[in-house]
Amino acid sequence: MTGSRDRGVPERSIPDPGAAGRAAIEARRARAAVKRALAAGQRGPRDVAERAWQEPDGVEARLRVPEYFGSLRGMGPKRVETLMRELAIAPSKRLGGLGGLQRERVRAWLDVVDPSRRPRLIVLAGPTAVGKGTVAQYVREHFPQIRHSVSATTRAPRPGEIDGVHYAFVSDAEFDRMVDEGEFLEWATVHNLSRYGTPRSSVQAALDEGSSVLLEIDLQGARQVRESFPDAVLLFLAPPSWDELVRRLVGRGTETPAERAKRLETAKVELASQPEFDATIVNSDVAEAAHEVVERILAAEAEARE
Ligand SMILES: Nc1nc2c(ncn2[C@@H]2O[C@H](COP(=O)(O)OP(=O)(O)O)[C@@H](O)[C@H]2O)c(=O)[nH]1
Ligand SMILES: Nc1ncnc2c1ncn2[C@@H]1O[C@H](COP(=O)(O)OP(=O)(O)O)[C@@H](O)[C@H]1O
Repeated sequence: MTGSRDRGVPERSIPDPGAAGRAAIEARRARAAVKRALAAGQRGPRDVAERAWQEPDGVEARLRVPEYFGSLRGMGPKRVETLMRELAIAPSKRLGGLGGLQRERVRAWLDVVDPSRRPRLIVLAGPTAVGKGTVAQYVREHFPQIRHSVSATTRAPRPGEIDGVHYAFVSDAEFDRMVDEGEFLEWATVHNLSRYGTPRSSVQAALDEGSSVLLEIDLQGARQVRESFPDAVLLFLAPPSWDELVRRLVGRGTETPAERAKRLETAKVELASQPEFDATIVNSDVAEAAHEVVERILAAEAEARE
């Protein structure tokens, strides 16, 4: 009699300890699966963090921050420890428990130094005077993590252009030598006038260091890059209108009327090539266009590896 009452009481008032244990094991397994997916590059770190912040009860939110960082490629315990200090996040914190400022710091870190990002070769092409140089300069000033290649050219420097900064200005003979020795990743004669080429070694060095590289080159060069680097990202910078393009070319005032006419001929061919590119960005406002270029680069870097 007594025995049966003793058995009945605990069954009603204490939750099944087996079920709680099973749930904890299940949750641990789910967290381990997220960490494995991060380590294998099957899930992006940004995707995991954003999910944690959208779903406070989800598995991602329950991941401890050091475990999350520690699952990323190239992040050993020492680097994780340093990073946690830099981001001012306590080691016991879970992703879902981060405050607004901490989330912003994690996002900023992911944008710039996340080791699982893949550096990409980016081509910025478009007709003469559309603003390629101006937009690239904005990117250079505001996003130093993106590298820029300095081309070699046989054209004469314009006033204010610095050898080795805007271009490496070389003679015809020197350009011939560079072509013969295979020093160019691509090269072309532009506007039927001068030759321009992208040096292979500096571009490769930047990619090897983990930085994406922006190439500001013409349509023929863009096509060569597509051939030899099929996963390069090709961006086309377009003018808001043809009249605005002419205004910019004239306004820049660096060409004679005959040179301008030649450039506008090339521009017509280039504008017709837009469908060959991965995306078209209209340069109405320099800052907006530059931000769009950078967004495209960051999105390409974050694409999962094959
Ligand atoms: N293929 C190729 N084109 C380049 C290179 N460097 C610059 N260009 C292109 O050459 C063209 C002429 O450049 P530039 O003489 O500075 O004058 P712009 O056309 O008025 O900007 C532009 O379309 C540039 O994008 C390069 O290394 N390779
Ligand atoms: N978004 C813009 N709005 C107005 N003018 C611009 C804009 N972008 C560039 N420009 C101007 O147009 C001219 C050509 O720009 P530039 O960068 O030299 O072109 P590209 O390198 O494509 O030949 C320059 O005088 C520049 O100041």
